[in-house]
Amino acid sequence: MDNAYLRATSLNIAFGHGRSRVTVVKDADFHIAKGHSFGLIGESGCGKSTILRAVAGLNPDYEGSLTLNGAALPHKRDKSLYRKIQMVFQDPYASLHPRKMVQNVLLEPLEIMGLDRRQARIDDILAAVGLDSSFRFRYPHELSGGQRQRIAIARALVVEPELLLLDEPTSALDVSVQAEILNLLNRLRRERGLTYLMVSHDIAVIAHMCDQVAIMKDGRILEQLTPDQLRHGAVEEDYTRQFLAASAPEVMRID
Ligand SMILES: Nc1ncnc2c1ncn2[C@@H]1O[C@H](COP(=O)(O)OP(=O)(O)OP(=O)(O)O)[C@@H](O)[C@H]1O
Repeated sequence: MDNAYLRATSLNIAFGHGRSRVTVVKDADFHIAKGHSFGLIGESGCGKSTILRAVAGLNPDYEGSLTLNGAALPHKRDKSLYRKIQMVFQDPYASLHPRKMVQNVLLEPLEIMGLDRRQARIDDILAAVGLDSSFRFRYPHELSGGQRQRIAIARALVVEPELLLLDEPTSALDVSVQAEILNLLNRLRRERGLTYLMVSHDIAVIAHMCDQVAIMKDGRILEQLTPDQLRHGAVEEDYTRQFLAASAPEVMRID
């Protein structure tokens, strides 16, 4: 019996055709237990977001297998899978439609999924992300960056998914609000038993959020570490040591 909630096996993802075809994710293997949080970290362009997009169903063109609760995830997704797997993007300014009131931002996924008790669900999810129900009547330009990201998180969670994909969820935010949003995400995971797959180039963020971290280089997962191993520089690969030392010497105790 596979105790993984999400499992990627020999995941390969390429773009382009013929001679211009480039493989950007190479033989990636990882799994996440239910309720756990898994981070992908590495330099820009190493393939982190490409993995996330394949899991989200936004990039059906992959080889290898992805399974959810032991069942293969089909390359073409149906509605029930979009309900189970939701994504929060990096930039809440770009991901919220400027002319859509918060109420309608949150109503849309409920309508698409055909869920009942819509007003109650909207009030509940606003409260869960720390906003009172008057926010239903605001437009994105009337919100701060942190409030927008709270709405983006509410939009993802209003359909009660099991797996949340987080693509640099705080890197577009002021440092002062980053920690608030990360703490909110940690609390929501605990309270709702959510499973997270998260991408970040920020080691401090990943160490704060994840139970297990995969270091990527040129499309490959080089090694997987716990946050403690990360903090203490207990790594196997020279590349990881260099990456950690260059990225966050103040967070990691690397000699
Ligand atoms: N749709 C696409 N078509 C062609 N190439 C793509 C496509 N999407 C991504 N790539 C390429 O795949 C590689 C990996 O990109 P990806 O966005 O996954 O990297 P990343 O590690 O998430 O980087 P970043 O931290 O900058 O977001 C890059 O070289 C990128 O140019």
